[in-house]
Amino acid sequence: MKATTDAPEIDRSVNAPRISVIGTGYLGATHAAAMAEMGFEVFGVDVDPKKVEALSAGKVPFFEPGLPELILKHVKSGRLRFTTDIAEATALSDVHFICVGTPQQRGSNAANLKFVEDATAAVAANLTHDGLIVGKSTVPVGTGMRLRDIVASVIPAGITAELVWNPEFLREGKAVMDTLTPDRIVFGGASEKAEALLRTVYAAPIATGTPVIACDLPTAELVKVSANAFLATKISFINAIAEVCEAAGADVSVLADALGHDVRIGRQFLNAGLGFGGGCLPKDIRALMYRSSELGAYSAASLMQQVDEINMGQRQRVIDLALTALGGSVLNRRIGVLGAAFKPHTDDVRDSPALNVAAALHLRGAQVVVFDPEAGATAKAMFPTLTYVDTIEDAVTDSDALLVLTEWAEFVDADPVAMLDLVHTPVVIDARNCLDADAWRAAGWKFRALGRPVPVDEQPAALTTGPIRTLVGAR
Ligand SMILES: NC(=O)c1ccc[n+]([C@@H]2O[C@H](COP(=O)([O-])OP(=O)(O)OC[C@H]3O[C@@H](n4cnc5c(N)ncnc54)[C@H](O)[C@@H]3O)[C@@H](O)[C@H]2O)c1
Ligand SMILES: O=c1ccn([C@@H]2O[C@H](COP(=O)(O)OP(=O)(O)O[C@H]3O[C@H](CO)[C@@H](O)[C@H](O)[C@H]3O)[C@@H](O)[C@H]2O)c(=O)[nH]1
Repeated sequence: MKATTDAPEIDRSVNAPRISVIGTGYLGATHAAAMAEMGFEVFGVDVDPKKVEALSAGKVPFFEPGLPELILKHVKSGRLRFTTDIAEATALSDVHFICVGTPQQRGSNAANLKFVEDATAAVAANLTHDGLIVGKSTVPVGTGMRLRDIVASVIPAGITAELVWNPEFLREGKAVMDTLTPDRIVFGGASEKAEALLRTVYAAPIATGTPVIACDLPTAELVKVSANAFLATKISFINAIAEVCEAAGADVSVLADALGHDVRIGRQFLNAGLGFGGGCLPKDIRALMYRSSELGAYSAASLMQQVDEINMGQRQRVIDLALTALGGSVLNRRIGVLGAAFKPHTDDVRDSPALNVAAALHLRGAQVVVFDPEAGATAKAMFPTLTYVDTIEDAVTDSDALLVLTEWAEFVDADPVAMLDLVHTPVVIDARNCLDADAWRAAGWKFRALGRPVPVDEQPAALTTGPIRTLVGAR
């Protein structure tokens, strides 16, 4: 069944290129809305009829600040339509953005390119007039060249289409702002004509001074992957240093602030803790690992392997902190978990370190009670056996240990004095180095974090929290 909006017919007399956006997930829905905001008529296309139905009604099926307002605004204006009918969208558009997923393949570090190949082939096969196909998905270097062959093999006779790459750098939680005002715009493999068209599409951010980097196809693909690899490396670097800090009694938060004053280093992405997750960094560094090895570029592959290992090790280190805090076992202990999303301002739990730790503790026999302001439903769908509650207080109440796993503002701002009355044992593990350690300690909490010193009067032995209660439901 095909789902479309009831918006008025698009005026085909206008000169501006009309745009289709194939794949309306986190990237595509935001890109489609932003293109409409920049003044274009846009078709969002997805194979998921429920997503299309929701978006057509101006509803965003995931949490992204500012996006519902923008989608609704342009669905109402008639500038933005959603459909499952790629033929309709392709026929009515001139520039076709490929925004489908490139997840990690099962059983391999390689990216699964099936969706990108299918979407590109579908656009090319349905072209009724010349067009520009613009890849935005994150792909391993060399993908664009292969897609050009696919386009050539399915495009109708007499029609031409150029395929270029224009990677996207938006962050979830800030996706709207990042799309409307990007740091830079990269065009890969564009002819003069295609570049001129892309400059028309991005005229608004270019007019405000956003730098444009026009380069070849492989460089554009690699810019994106390298950006994520660098961010991941920065996080794993500070987490490795956090381990040294712990061993030496130093404080990684103070150290990161001091490093950050050096403009060559910068303070961003130096927050030590539970490490990176989400739908991008983990799978992108693995895809780079795989692709570099394929190309015989082993240094990048081994660097990414190390970055990944350090990152995944952080999850175990938080689990170990919880085990130590509870005297070596979490069996039948109640653990309050604050945070399930992979970072604040999103409901995305794809490869979420928070959910991973919560689930691991549950599997070790703990009674894990999770609260996340936005990601409760997505977390429940992915890991239904945990207990999910609706308030911080419900997660904290009666807990033997409290774990802060995602640094939502309401956790950072929570009052440690008020919380103290609710817990069974006042032990808090700040896995994101986001709490005021002094305030929590002053309120009477045992405070633990990665890469932070433990006060002399709080040596590990003093952390044991009394007899382990072994009866389920004993409280
Ligand atoms: N999420 C981000 O913050 C972000 C930022 C920059 C780049 N990226 C990259 O963008 C791509 C998409 O990521 P996402 O997070 O939006 O994924 P997503 O899973 O949220 O969305 C992908 C969408 O594509 C749809 N789809 C799959 N095959 C299709 C087809 N043949 N035709 C039409 N629709 C199809 C799916 O139904 C889904 O709605 C990935 O390559 C990702 O690495 C993501
Ligand atoms: O100092 C820091 C900063 C971030 N993180 C973690 O790193 C992960 C990723 O964070 P972030 O990069 O903000 O999230 P994404 O929305 O996944 O964005 C990344 O991935 C996108 C998809 O490729 C890119 O477009 C963005 O530029 C890139 O930042 C999260 O789990 C964070 O908790 C840390 O552990 N320490």
